[in-house]
Amino acid sequence: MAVSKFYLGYKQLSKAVFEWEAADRTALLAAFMVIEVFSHWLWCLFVWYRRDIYSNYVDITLLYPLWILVSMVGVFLLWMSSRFSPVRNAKSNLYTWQAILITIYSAYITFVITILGHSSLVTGVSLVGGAMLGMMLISRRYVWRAFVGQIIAILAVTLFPYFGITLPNLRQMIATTLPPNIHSYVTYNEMAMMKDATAATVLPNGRLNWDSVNYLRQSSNLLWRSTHIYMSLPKAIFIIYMFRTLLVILDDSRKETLQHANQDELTQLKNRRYGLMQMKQALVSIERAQDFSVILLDLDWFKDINDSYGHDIGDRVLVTVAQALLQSLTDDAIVSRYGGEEFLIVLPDTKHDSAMVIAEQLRLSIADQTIVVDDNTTFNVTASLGLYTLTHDERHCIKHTCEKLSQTESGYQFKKPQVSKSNSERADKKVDTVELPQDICQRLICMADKALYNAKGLGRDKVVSANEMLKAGDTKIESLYSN
Ligand SMILES: Nc1nc2c(ncn2[C@@H]2O[C@H](COP(=O)(O)OP(=O)(O)OP(=O)(O)O)[C@@H](O)[C@H]2O)c(=O)[nH]1
Repeated sequence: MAVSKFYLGYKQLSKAVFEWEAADRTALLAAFMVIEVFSHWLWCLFVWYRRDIYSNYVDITLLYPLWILVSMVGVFLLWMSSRFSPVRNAKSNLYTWQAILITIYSAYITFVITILGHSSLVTGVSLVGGAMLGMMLISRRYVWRAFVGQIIAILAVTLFPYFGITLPNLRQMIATTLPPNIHSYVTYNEMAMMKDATAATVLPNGRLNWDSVNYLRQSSNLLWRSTHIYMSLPKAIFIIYMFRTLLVILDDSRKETLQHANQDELTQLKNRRYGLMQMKQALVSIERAQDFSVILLDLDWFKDINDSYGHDIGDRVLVTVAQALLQSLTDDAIVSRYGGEEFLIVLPDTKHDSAMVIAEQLRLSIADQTIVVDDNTTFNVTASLGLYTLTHDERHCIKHTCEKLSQTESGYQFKKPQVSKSNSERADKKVDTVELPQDICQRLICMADKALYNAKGLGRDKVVSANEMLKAGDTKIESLYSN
């Protein structure tokens, strides 16, 4: 991962971040921290550079130790995010370094918040943002401890002045002074309403002019307000971006999990469970006058193919057949891999004769497929198909029998089948609200299976209809609900 990430675009990169190794993610977290600390360093540089103006309301003697601390932490973080970082050294204990990184960062942020004069904006974003980023990228247990430690430290430094301990800060304010004095964030409107002489200079007649803008630009209010926004905003935006990325990844992985749960890995067809589920839904949403056909298709002599050419070639046959089925059928058909070399094809709204034509086309299209083993060896594969069509008459008959039996509390147990919302909406008023027995799908497949068995007995590579077997009075088959 560490190598390939450099070849990814930034979108894939942000997704791939969560799959990186722990060491890479720790180094990335350190890199994020470097960016934040560097922005603090730039702020120190800016205030120092304009010390002629800002020395009026920034304690410049305190700025120097802050600047030294920021530089030291910056160097430490640069080292942690670099190629020479101990987190990348297999021999060093990664988790210990993660704990050190998080602890130093937490102490640093607490210090910065204290020295800036307790800004709730910076405190909130740093606390929540730092914890979130940390939990996304490294071992959660260290981040939790550091998070709790940071809350305790911030609470402590906020409460110290109430016990008579004065902590120096750049704004030279005492934390126990009333909140309006601590923050002194005065809006333009409030200024306009102020009656004192300063306000009159800043906003003559309550209106801003270029002189007053210049005055405000250099005022303590504006400096501290912009400082807090400057220190919080980039981190807040970045965290929102990371959170969004995380949600997109979760969404994608949910889709992927669903796909794996419903799909056969080899043939990419629906798997047996999902095929049966869709068959049930199709039966529920069937309209009054519709017939419903089921085909069971089994490859002939498949064991021999495996034995002669190996399992890989056997697998390739399965994939080729699956593709042939998909190409030959319309989107309405439900095709699934029912078993090893068995496929279930459900044709909702298809009458018996049409289903026979489709089954015959499927047989021919499979027989047309040539499997190439090597330059000198090719072979063709055939399939046998069994078909059963549930006519709408038979369906109504089953329903009425079922209703009678359920009234006498004997026979089949009925339960209203679950209808998916989309299917029920689509079917509208014409949907037959038949309550079919729960085992109807298995019984239909069983009828198709009997026809398939007959096709095998007749020499394979054939389509046999269970309906026709019944009509001909074949003793090998009984009607759908004869027992
Ligand atoms: N290559 C491969 N073989 C599989 C897979 N699933 C099942 N099989 C094989 O399919 C073969 C099925 O053999 P049988 O049930 O005897 O059927 P058959 O040889 O096709 O004989 P008939 O159905 O009577 O024509 C078995 O050898 C299984 O091992 C698979 O995913 N890949």
